[in-house]
Amino acid sequence: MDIDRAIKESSDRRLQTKYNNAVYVIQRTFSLYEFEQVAFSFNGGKDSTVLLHLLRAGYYLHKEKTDYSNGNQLNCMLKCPIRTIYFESPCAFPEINSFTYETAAVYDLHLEIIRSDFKSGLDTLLKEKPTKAIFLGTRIGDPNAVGQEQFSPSSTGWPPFMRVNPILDWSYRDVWAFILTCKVKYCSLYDQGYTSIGSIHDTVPNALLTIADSSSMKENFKPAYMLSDGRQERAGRAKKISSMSESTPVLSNGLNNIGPHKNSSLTASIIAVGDEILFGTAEDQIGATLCKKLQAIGWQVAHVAVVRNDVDSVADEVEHRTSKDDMVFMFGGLGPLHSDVSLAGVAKAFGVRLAPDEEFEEYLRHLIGDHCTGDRNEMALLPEGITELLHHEMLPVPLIKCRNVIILAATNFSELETQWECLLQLPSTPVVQMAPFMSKHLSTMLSDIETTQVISKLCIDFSDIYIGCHRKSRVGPLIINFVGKDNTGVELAAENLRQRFPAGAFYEVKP
Ligand SMILES: Cc1cc2nc3c(=O)[nH]c(=O)nc-3n(C[C@H](O)[C@H](O)[C@H](O)COP(=O)(O)O)c2cc1C
Ligand SMILES: Nc1ncnc2c1ncn2[C@@H]1O[C@H](COP(=O)(O)OP(=O)(O)OP(=O)(O)O)[C@@H](O)[C@H]1O
Ligand SMILES: [Mg+2]
Repeated sequence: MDIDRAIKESSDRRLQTKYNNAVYVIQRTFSLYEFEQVAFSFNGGKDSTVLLHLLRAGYYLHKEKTDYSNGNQLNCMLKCPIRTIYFESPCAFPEINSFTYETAAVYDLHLEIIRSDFKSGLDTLLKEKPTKAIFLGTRIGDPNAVGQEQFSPSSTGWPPFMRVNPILDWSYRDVWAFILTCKVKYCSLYDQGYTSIGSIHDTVPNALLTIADSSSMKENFKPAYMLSDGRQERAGRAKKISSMSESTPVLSNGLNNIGPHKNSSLTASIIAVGDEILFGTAEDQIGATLCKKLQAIGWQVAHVAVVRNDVDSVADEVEHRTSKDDMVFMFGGLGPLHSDVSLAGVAKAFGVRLAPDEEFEEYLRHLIGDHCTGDRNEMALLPEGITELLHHEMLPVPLIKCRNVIILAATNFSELETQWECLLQLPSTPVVQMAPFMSKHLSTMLSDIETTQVISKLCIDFSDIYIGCHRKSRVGPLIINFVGKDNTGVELAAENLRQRFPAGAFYEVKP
């Protein structure tokens, strides 16, 4: 077998170890699942190209062990006719598209083209063809690899299958060592300086591979395998807002060009800045109200935090949450006082300095005249280069937005009401209104012990619906909450619970 021989004949011990481990995972997968119920997720990228050839080798070795253990020779040209799924997108590079089709033809891959997003495409696929496991070229360091193992069940909310990641622990160098050692064909873009490939809208050649040549009008790049620091693999990819499944490049002003994602869900987190809340002297009404407001427009609140009036506490929290959620809402710690450090925290989180913003200063002058703490208005110092002012005629000063952080100036409920309404009314509001969540709430006097097993099972059967419980007192009723964007699913899950207990055990309540 060409691949197996090339690796064995090479003197690269590290590559041999990586190869052996990956091929072991592949063989175990073929032993665990029926061949027809396994698929390969192939997109013509370098990682999936490596995986293709590992699959060919693993399949050969698996066949050798299982079908030919009686000493017969296996045809060394044996093909691996694995079901191969390709999510074809109009935003893919034509070179990627043609390489994928050509490679599938050369290696007899059974190509199944999907033209929708990953999640709904997989949903349909699994309904049409039983699929238990999918091979992916995911590697540690990929944004979506966090928390994954070589065998990782698909995430909650995704259709159920096993994600098999044979090259999870491979480095950038390992990938190129394999491709060059085995002399396998790869997509031509990698010879033009691309080091990781997303869509035509978010990928450019890696600037670290630029060839300095002042005589040439055109910029030239070295091939991808020349990149010495693998950590810079994604330097040619625009940063994406984390939890969206489709490509969503963040523009320099922090707005994303998502359009109306009506039925999916965006996540938000809320950061309250206030020592007084932590001391227990003041109560936070704004956080709880914001949760309701976000839920009402179909956003999911992933996290609410209260942090101290301290630059590092704010910066740490902002840095962490902005990489996880689509939007971060922040309030508290705004003003001229020594404790008002929220904007400094945001600036620090994004690695920029605070600089005077003339436009904002003008607004403040209208509001408070020339009464400043020093020789200039410190409140007009805003994070440089990342700040956008959100104007609305109802607001005396605009709201401040830094990348995906919206800083609300509200200090109480009614100020929040005004600011929130203005935010939603902006012609190009960054707070896109999504399909709302539907909810149903059932109350019961049955005990936790009587209900727990049925509810746990329900969570598995209705994985798209949030099913949770709460009680207002230890002795009072238990309230079971069903929340989701699909009303039929919500109703069905609630009805399913009712049917498993005697009639009248549950009655509907308002939240
Ligand atoms: C076959 C397949 C299965 C996936 N399964 C999951 C999953 O279970 N959970 C998840 O969050 N993302 C899943 N994804 C999405 C990927 O994590 C990731 O968003 C996608 O590969 C795009 O990678 P990129 O952002 O580097 O282009 C899956 C993607 C594919 C192709
Ligand atoms: N459009 C797609 N169709 C099928 N599988 C995909 C698609 N996009 C991603 N995948 C799967 O996710 C894996 C990880 O994607 P990723 O973009 O990180 O790697 P790659 O495309 O193989 O290489 P590169 O990092 O150079 O772009 C792929 O190897 C492939 O298994
Ligand atoms: Mg890619």
